[in-house]
Order: sequence, then structure tokens, then C-alpha cells
Amino acid sequence: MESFTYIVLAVLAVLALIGTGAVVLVRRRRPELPPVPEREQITAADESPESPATPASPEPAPHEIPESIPGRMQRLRARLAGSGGFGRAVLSVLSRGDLTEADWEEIEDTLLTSDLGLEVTTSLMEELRTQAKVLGTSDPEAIRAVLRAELLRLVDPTMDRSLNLTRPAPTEGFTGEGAPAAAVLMVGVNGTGKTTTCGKLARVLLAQEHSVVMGAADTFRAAAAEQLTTWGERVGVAVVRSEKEGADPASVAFDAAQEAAAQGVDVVLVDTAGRLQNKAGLMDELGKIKRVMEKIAPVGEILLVLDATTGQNGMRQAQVFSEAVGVTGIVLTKMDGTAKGGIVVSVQRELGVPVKFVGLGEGADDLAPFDPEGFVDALLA
Ligand SMILES: Nc1nc2c(ncn2[C@@H]2O[C@H](COP(=O)(O)OP(=O)(O)OP(=O)(O)O)[C@@H](O)[C@H]2O)c(=O)[nH]1
Repeated sequence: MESFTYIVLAVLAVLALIGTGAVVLVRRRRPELPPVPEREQITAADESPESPATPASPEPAPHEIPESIPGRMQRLRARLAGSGGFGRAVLSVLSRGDLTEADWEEIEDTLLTSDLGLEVTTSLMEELRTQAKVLGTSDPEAIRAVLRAELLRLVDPTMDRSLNLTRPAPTEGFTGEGAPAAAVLMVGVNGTGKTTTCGKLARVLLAQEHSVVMGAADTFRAAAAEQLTTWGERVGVAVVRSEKEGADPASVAFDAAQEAAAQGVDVVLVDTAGRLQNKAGLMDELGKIKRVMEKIAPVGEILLVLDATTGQNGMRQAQVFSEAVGVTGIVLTKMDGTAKGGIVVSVQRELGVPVKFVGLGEGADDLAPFDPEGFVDALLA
């Protein structure tokens, strides 16, 4: 009995020791929390230095002034660099010195995953190999200059990327009031950012001192007209829309162009839906919108809005739209969310029309005219 008591006591002592050890181990393993730096101890009062100390005034808010074009390009440069990580990756391999076959394969894979496309990648690889043989790869500056020149050639700085904002002559038989505005039609699949881009583009145009009217011809989704109206209210741009859900989009587009002429504004921007189930239906609807608007004056600009993150799928959409209506320019949205900046090159080659704007975020002024040199420099920065 006595020996049993000793055994129980010994077991209890051992368990107590193990328990203490375990606690010590857990404590030791718990990482030390860093002290909170003083500047991170934010109080509600300092959250926003601009936040008003007094409750908001009941006065209607004055219209926002859109950011100037040079200002936004400066601000968005870093985001553009994100879409071109491939440029820096290739440059770093090229600068390694004597390149092995594995190095060249790495360059090829990087170019392919950037959405440059097979054909462009193959020709660029050939050119780089030739130049590397001629120059050697020991001079990083020379290699950088070769890559910059090649990328710039592919992006093609000679393309005219300006928006056609010439006020057209009225179509014969036009009996409405005023003088027609330059018409810009936004087309593209739903979700690519058409409505948002319409609002952002209105701000770009205002920043360039053009007057604007918008037309909400995406009558498929009631919220799209609402969204466009909000964009218009923020900057003081009139939005023509139909109160009837599912109204004829061509009739809304016509009313917008007529209103723009009557108001004597410079540009009418028309948002459309991209939801039709089949290609024939899409062709019919977009073709009709354009034809009906052209009863007032020719439509000078048809911008295809493409989501840069959709890769080959986006390229197929681009072909369908360009067959349906003659696309005159491309807006690549969501360039802030992708490293596949090579799509700039492939989409231009596929459609033969230039990228005119790039969307670089969800903010109201996160749209910038596309600048080939700035883009290529951002790729290699
Ligand atoms: N990150 C990022 N998001 C964007 C950009 N452009 C648009 N978006 C977002 O994309 C989403 C879809 O935009 P919408 O403008 O509603 O797309 P839509 O093509 O008009 O779609 P439907 O009206 O449904 O046809 C929204 O959440 C936008 O904020 C961009 O350049 N960058």
C-alpha cells in the first residue's frame, strides 16, 4: 500500500514537472509582439486630416473638379509599372552575362505569360538573341536600350491615339435644334468596366475643358443608368436615360445625341450593354444604335472596353465586337490588377487599332491616356 502511495506521488510529481515545462515551451514559442509605434496609434480625430470638425452642411456639394491629365499620369505611373513586371524580369535575366539555354527559356516563358502572344514572343526572342550575340550581354545599359527599343517598336508609338472629337456636320435631313456633338460610343462585354469608364472618360474630357452629355443606353441593367447618373451628378454632366427598364437602347442613344446637339456641348458619350446571348443579336443591337445616332451625325469614335485580366478570352470578345461595329480604339481596364501588360501589344495587332486609354484602378480619376513611351519606361523601371 505504502509503495502504491509513493508511486502515485511520483507520477503526480512527474506530471506537474511536464506541465510546467509545457507551459514554458508554449510561452517561449509565442512570438514577441512588436511594440506599437506611436504614429500608428491613430485616434478617430486624426483619421482624416481633411474630415470636417462640424457636421456636414445641408448645402448641396459643389461639383468635383476632375484631376488634370499630367497630374494623374504622374500618380498612376507606379500602377502601370505593376502591369509590366515582365519587362523587369526579362531585363534581369538578360543582364546575367553569358546566357544559357535555360536563361533563354526563362525569358520566353516570361514573355508568354505576359500575354504578348506566341508570334510576338517568337520574333522578339529572335531579335534579342541576335542582339545579344552582336553586343554581348556584359553591358547592362546596352541591353536595356535594346529591350526598350524592341518593346517600343511592338507597342508602336506611331499609332494615332487621340480621340476623334471633331464636331461632325449634321446628317442630311437632320431637323433637330443646335449643332451635333462629337459622338463616342462605348462597347464591350458586361463587367469589363464600360459604365465606370464612361464616367471616368467624362472626367478626362472635362479636365481637357470639353463639355459633355452622357447617354445611358445600357437599358439591360437598370443599375447601369443609376451608376452613370451618379457619375454625371458628381461632375455636373447631364445624363439622358429612360425611366423604362428594357427601353430601346437605340432610342436612348438618339435622345442623348439630340440633347447634346440642342445643348451645344462638345461630346456625347454613350454607354451600351454587352449582355446579348449571341453574336448576331449583339451585332444587330450595336449596329442599330450606331445607325440611329447617325440620323443626327456620324459617330466618330467607337471605343471597345476590354478587361486586361481576361487574356485570350478578352481577345475573342475583341474580335466579335470589332466585326459588329468598326472599333476605332481600345480602353484596357484593370491594368492595375494584372502583370499581363503584353495584352497591349497583342490586342493592337489583332484589331489593328490603338489602345487609347488605360484603366488603373477603381478611383474616379484612375483612367489615363495611353502613352507608349511612358508604358515601356514603366516596364523597365
Ligand atoms: N481595379 C479596377 N477596377 C475597375 C477598373 N475599371 C472598372 N473597374 C471595376 O469593374 C467593375 C465593373 O465595372 P462596370 O463599369 O460596372 O462594368 P460594365 O462593363 O459597365 O458592366 P455592365 O453594366 O454589367 O455591362 C466595377 O467594380 C468597377 O469599379 C480599373 O481600371 N481597375
